[in-house]
Amino acid sequence: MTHIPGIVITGASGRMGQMLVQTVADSDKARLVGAVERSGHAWVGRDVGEAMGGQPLGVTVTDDPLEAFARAQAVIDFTAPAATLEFAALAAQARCVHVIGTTGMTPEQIAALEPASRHAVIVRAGNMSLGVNLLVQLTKKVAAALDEDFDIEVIEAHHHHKVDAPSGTALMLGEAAAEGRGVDLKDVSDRARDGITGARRRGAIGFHAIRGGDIVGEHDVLFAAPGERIVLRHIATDRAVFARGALKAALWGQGKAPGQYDMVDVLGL
Ligand SMILES: NC(=O)C1=CN([C@@H]2O[C@H](COP(=O)(O)OP(=O)(O)OC[C@H]3O[C@@H](n4cnc5c(N)ncnc54)[C@H](OP(=O)(O)O)[C@@H]3O)[C@@H](O)[C@H]2O)C=CC1
Ligand SMILES: O=C(O)C1=N[C@H](C(=O)O)C[C@H](O)C1
Repeated sequence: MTHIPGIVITGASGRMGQMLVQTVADSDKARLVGAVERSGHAWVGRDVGEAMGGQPLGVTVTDDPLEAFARAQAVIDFTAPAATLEFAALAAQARCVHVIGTTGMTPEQIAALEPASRHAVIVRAGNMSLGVNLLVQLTKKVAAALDEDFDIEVIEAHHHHKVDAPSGTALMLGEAAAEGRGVDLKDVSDRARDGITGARRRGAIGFHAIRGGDIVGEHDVLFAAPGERIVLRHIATDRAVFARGALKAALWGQGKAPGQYDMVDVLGL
């Protein structure tokens, strides 16, 4: 009997899914024990390594998540909000650690994770990289040190396939800035400037989303005052940084009490 945790990847054919399959397969701290795709997907029934265009990995893609989760200790899930809610219930049933990288969830969808988190560990973050989670801490500190003479704007850029805006990371950074400033983000968030908007509202936190080409993920937090500007910046050039963080979270969650956690908990920041 091995104590190396078995991990299932959902959305295995996706950009992150494939990166996660490779990261887990290459790790000596975890075993790849399942790969899930939806019913009717061309990869179902095929070896996931071969489907990815490489060597066989000995794991057949399945459209039966519960059967796969029942053989695993963790599920790493970078899919879409509706799918993630279904996987949360199944991961809780199988008592698997559920690592959620999916972004674009509404507040209602996030609240709907609560029942699952009573039975299993959920680690959820809009960005699993060490760099961004450090940037979140820095943003909170800088915002706490500055007053509203400094206008805060969060600017993000991603590839043209991305379906949600602002990015999960941008929202994490906006939340951190609001927390540092001692305000509620929903009272100060400014997401849609177009036309005759009037002058900038003092204390607002603005969001801007660029979509183009194959940009992996870039985030700036701008603090702009008369006469000076501070820019905090993170640039991801390789999706491996997200996959490594997710694997770290899946391992960290083993043996933890059921509940909801984030990457700040995992990284001890
Ligand atoms: N937290 C983080 O660090 C990061 C988060 N992300 C987030 O991860 C998510 C995925 O990104 P990315 O890999 O680029 O997206 P992709 O579109 O490339 O992949 C999504 C995968 O999820 C599958 N999927 C979607 N809906 C369902 C469903 N209802 N049931 C089963 N499978 C489903 C898709 O299958 P199909 O093709 O059949 O639809 C696909 O395989 C996004 O929300 C993104 O923002 C991305 C990078 C880092
Ligand atoms: O969709 C992506 O690609 C990414 N999504 C995450 C987000 O919404 O912030 C993380 C990363 O920036 C890549």
